[in-house]
Amino acid sequence: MTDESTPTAGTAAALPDRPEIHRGLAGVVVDATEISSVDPASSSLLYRGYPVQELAGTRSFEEVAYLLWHGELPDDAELEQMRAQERARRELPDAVMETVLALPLTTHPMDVVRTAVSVIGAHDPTAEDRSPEADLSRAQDLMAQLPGIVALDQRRRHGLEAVDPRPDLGYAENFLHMVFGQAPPEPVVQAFEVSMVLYAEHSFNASTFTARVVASTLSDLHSAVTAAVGALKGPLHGGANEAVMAAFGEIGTADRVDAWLDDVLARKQKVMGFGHRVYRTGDSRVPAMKAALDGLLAIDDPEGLGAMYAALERGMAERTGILPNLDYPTGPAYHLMGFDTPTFTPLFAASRVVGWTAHVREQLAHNALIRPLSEYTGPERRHVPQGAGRGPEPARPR
Ligand SMILES: CC(=O)SCCNC(=O)CCNC(=O)[C@H](O)C(C)(C)COP(=O)(O)OP(=O)(O)OC[C@H]1O[C@@H](n2cnc3c(N)ncnc32)[C@H](O)[C@@H]1OP(=O)(O)O
Ligand SMILES: O=C([O-])CC(=O)C(=O)O
Repeated sequence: MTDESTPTAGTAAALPDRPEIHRGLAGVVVDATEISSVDPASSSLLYRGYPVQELAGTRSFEEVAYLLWHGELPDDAELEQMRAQERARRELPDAVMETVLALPLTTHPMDVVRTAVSVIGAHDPTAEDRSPEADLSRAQDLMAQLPGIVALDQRRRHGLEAVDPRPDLGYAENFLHMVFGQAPPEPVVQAFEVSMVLYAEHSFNASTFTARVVASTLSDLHSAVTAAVGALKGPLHGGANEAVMAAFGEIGTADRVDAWLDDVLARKQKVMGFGHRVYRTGDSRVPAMKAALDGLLAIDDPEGLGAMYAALERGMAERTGILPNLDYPTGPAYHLMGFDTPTFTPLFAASRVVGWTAHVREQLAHNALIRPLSEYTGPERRHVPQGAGRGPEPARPR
């Protein structure tokens, strides 16, 4: 039985004709996309055909955003225009500033991002314009404004004033400037830009799929992105980069890794930053991000993160054969850059917004409402008891 309109089934075992169920949609190809491809066999990730490890370190985040939205890398004139429009859109609308500053300091930074995106949507003066051009403009606004939101939130939690964007700086350097109040050394900017490029897109991951589901109802782009932020927050997805750093904090020193790991695995708990739904022989993005992390560790490693990183990776491989995903190297890298741990997943969101919005536009260009089926396993068909219960409330006299 695959038709939900006839829920006459009893227990699943009683079904004459069991539908094949794909829990978590594992292995299911839901739609086609031209934006990126993840190949588990060769452990590769292509953005519009380009291997991500060739883009990371050689192309700016602005160029990669252009590629994901438009399908080709920009030429000089297009890049100039892209840079100019990104710089011109960085200022946060007053309503967003005021909303963020009014939230409790204890609000999770991903909830701050989710709320801010929603407020941007609620103040969208072009809300009635549902054209692809208007959606591209909304995507450009979100890319330019999320750094200001993330920076404002980290700073307010540390009792610091907001820092204005600097139009003379590129996306990555300006982002760091707005968080830390100064432009950090070049190797830090480079490592940060690599992380932004690597996080930008990853086919039908949970948050992108969420955005596509919302878009498929012909809802608006801000609703799709707001929902995607919620999906990214969870520790099985983007939230893992924060959890990695929490684990290092708990472990403390490299010589304690084995005991910690034995205990976690004995309790059947997940080690965050390891494993992947699609990759089986390692996450394509880890080598590039590990190289960026190594660059940061070479500058300074006062907490012995490099040794803990290596010991945990080795311990997991020996015990489970499970390999790191991108969140494993980005956690310690963001820590070494000076971000506080709750800011890590918002950094992921600031990058992934480019992928989400590319997918929303693609979904709308060839839309089909996303609405799968389910197998009913609740009680068999039965009748509502007569004479029991209170029934509807009588209408009140006016
Ligand atoms: C950028 C990203 O969003 S990447 C993902 C970030 N998320 C994480 O790092 C969270 C930790 N990892 C995980 O939870 C998983 O590996 C997932 C959710 C990412 C993918 O997992 P799935 O494909 O759904 O596989 P599932 O969770 O069913 O795991 C299969 C088996 O491997 C084990 N396993 C998978 N990942 C881990 C892990 N990180 N630590 C310990 N065991 C693990 C599971 O316990 C399970 O074992 P079992 O078969 O004995 O029950
Ligand atoms: O693809 C996934 O399932 C998760 C992931 O790595 C990402 O979104 O970057």
